[in-house]
Amino acid sequence: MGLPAGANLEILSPAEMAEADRLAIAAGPLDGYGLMQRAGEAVAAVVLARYPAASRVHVLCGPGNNGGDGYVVARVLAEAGVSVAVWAEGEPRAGSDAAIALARCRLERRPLEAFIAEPGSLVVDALYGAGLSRALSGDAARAVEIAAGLSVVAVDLPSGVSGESGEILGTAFCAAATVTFARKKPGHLLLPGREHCGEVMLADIGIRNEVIEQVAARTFENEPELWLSNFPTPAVDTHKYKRGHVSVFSGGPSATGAARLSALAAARSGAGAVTVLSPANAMQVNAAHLTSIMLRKADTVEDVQEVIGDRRPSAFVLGPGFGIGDKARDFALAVLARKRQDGGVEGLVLDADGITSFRNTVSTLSEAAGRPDAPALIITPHEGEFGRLFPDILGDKKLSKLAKARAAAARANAVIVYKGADTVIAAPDSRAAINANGAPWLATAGSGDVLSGISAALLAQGMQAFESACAAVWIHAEAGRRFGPGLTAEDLPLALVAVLRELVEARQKVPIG
Ligand SMILES: NC(=O)C1=CN([C@@H]2O[C@H](COP(=O)(O)OP(=O)(O)OC[C@H]3O[C@@H](n4cnc5c(N)ncnc54)[C@H](OP(=O)(O)O)[C@@H]3O)[C@@H](O)[C@H]2O)[C@@H](O)CC1
Ligand SMILES: Nc1ncnc2c1ncn2[C@@H]1O[C@H](COP(=O)(O)OP(=O)(O)O)[C@@H](O)[C@H]1O
Ligand SMILES: [K+]
Repeated sequence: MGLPAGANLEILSPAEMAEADRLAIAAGPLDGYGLMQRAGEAVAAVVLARYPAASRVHVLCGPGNNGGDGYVVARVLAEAGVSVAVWAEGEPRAGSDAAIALARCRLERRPLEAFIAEPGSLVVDALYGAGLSRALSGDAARAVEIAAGLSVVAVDLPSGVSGESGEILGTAFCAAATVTFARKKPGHLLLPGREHCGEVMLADIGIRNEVIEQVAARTFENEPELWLSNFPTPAVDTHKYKRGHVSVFSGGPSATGAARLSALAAARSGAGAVTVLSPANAMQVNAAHLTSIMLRKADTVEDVQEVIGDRRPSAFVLGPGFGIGDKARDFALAVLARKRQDGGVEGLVLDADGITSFRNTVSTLSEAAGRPDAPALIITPHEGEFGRLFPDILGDKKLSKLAKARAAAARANAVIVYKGADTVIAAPDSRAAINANGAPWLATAGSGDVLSGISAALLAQGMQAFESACAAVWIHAEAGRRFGPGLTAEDLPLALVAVLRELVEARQKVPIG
């Protein structure tokens, strides 16, 4: 996928980062120590800029290259006149870049077991980074406790945070800032790691974009640059059906609100026409609450086929408030049985009860979605729903949230939006994105219904499924974050407006092609 220059949205696993490191060294001009020197200088520059008044800086150095970076930081800070103390755990391997960095750092080294720090001092954590291989214990764990009341700047990752998964191995430093190199790692964005990183800063250490491209990363940070060139804006001569028609299935008379929330979100997100498809016995209650949004009866699969034939909706939402059971399965499969090409159905967003209805029959769903020319399928589970469809994947302790979403997408032939405070969007072709712009205000009943409406609207306007899902997640999170305290799901459709306006303006500045 071609990202705009300077976007730097690729996320590299520790193994991919090591590969980039090797390729960069092979391509030159910097050797391993040259990269380390740049890394250490970048961290020292952050310390000097952010903490000019720190009375003393304690640099904690581990035995690997993370510690090597630390020895560079200590030397550069001391050369700048800062009072520096170096505390070391383990010895760098003879001949390693870290051993060179240690040899050039002429400061006294004290053992980590003796580490103490005065109030007001700053800690630079260079114990473990990408090479963290087990839980922190002993002196390192004690150092975490001592540093708890102090400002910490972490080198690459706070020690104890897994770069691969964001998990905490034993315990971990809580940094005010983390300086990482070339590209972010999953552990900077996935929880709980993200919480331990503080502000994440990316330093350019001389690994060129061409080298990163060679690594062919498949994971990205979910930012508008990832999908903006695909973001739909209406042509001057458009008409309402050309802008995409979304249909949202409603539940029974006592569960209609969720579908209407989803429908309103779809309308706000640019669908030219939106229809609520309602059971006959809920027509009245739906009619009493709908104005610009259309209403049509759909009790049977035949009704659904008729709607598709007559009104040609381009995307559907099935699940919010719908009820669990055969009817949900039958309707979803009827939609997925249509063709996508030649003005057919672009896609189905399966949410809430729609997901749970496939609890024991995921293979039926994935077969339907995997048929050539089937409409795209986006499934939007929170953790509980994810576990109903993919219990083995959820229970696999070796997998990160990122890996779980990816495995589920491959199995279901669907784009998976694995929701939460660190929503992961994954496609069956192994692309994935991690979202980090949300806020806890979004944890409110009906918030997910709005998300599915936005996704369907983007699908209906011809955006590809992965891009639609990524854009919907970002827009939803941005609207919720900006609204802040007091947010209810009813507020979200209107809160989308300012975010959408900015995106449309930004989209118009993106060169076409
Ligand atoms: N890639 C790049 O482009 C660049 C990378 N750079 C830097 O290199 C860092 C990666 O270096 P790295 O691979 O040497 O790993 P690192 O994090 O130092 O740890 C390995 C050592 O720690 C040990 N160890 C692990 N966990 C432990 C624990 N819990 N408790 C105790 N010991 C533990 C582990 O022991 P072992 O597992 O082998 O038994 C091994 O000895 C990266 O984060 C970045 O800062 C920069 O220089 C710029 C260019
Ligand atoms: N702490 C949080 N931070 C950011 N976003 C959150 C948080 N908690 C939930 N969300 C988001 O809010 C939405 C909740 O959706 P869902 O769980 O389906 O709720 P509901 O079924 O009530 O609509 C999801 O998009 C989720 O990612
Ligand atoms: K570290």
